[in-house]
Amino acid sequence: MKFSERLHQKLQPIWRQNHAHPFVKEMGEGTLDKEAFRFFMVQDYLYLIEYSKLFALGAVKAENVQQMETFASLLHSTMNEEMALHRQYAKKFDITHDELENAQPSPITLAYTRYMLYEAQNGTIAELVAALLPCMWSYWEIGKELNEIPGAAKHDLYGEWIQMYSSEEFGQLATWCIDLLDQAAEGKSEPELYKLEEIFLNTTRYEFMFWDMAYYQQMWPMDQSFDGKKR
Ligand SMILES: Cc1ncc(C[n+]2csc(CCO)c2C)c(N)n1
Repeated sequence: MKFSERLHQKLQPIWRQNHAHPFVKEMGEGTLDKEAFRFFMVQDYLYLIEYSKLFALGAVKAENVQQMETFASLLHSTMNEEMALHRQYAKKFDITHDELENAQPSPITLAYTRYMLYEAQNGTIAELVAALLPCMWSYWEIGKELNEIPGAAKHDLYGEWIQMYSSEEFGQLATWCIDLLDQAAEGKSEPELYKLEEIFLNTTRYEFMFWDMAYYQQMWPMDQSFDGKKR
């Protein structure tokens, strides 16, 4: 069994929770609160700035020119296509250029991006790919699942999101990263594979927390006036 299949199978219970999150479900049904999506878009814009750096680090750690080229094109497509979608959504949701550029990361955005960057900077190429893969792979699966809901991809607000992440082009990028992880895992010892599994598990968990953060629009709790209620 390929290493990626082992991960995918083992983490199914958490993986399914991502698909079942109300943010994802309501996006598919077209009922998601606009404010939650707006919050998500701003945080995701910040997320993508940091995430793009993983591709740049991938190009640095690449083991051959072909890998280097693919990381460079992933960096290009994230900054120019995926972030273009965010800028387009920003217009739709009246998010000004200033708001986007001056936005502050929520605790989860900060924790998730810094965790990935730590692993990418300090780890092997296999560890870097293990950190970035749940992001690409889970969005592709979620995109495809939502695209099967009749009318979802045509929805006035959430349709473009579904179209982008379910696209064939996007699937090819995710597949390339899955194959790279499998190649990098070949011949590794069990303790080394366990380390990769742990990183993959953590970023899968962070994916869930990112949906949750957006759904409940969570910033630092102490920034709101303290009301004495138990949280
Ligand atoms: C929290 C969060 N997780 C995953 C993605 C999806 N994503 C981010 S970069 C990239 C690679 C191709 O551009 C993909 C698929 C996201 N946007 N936000």
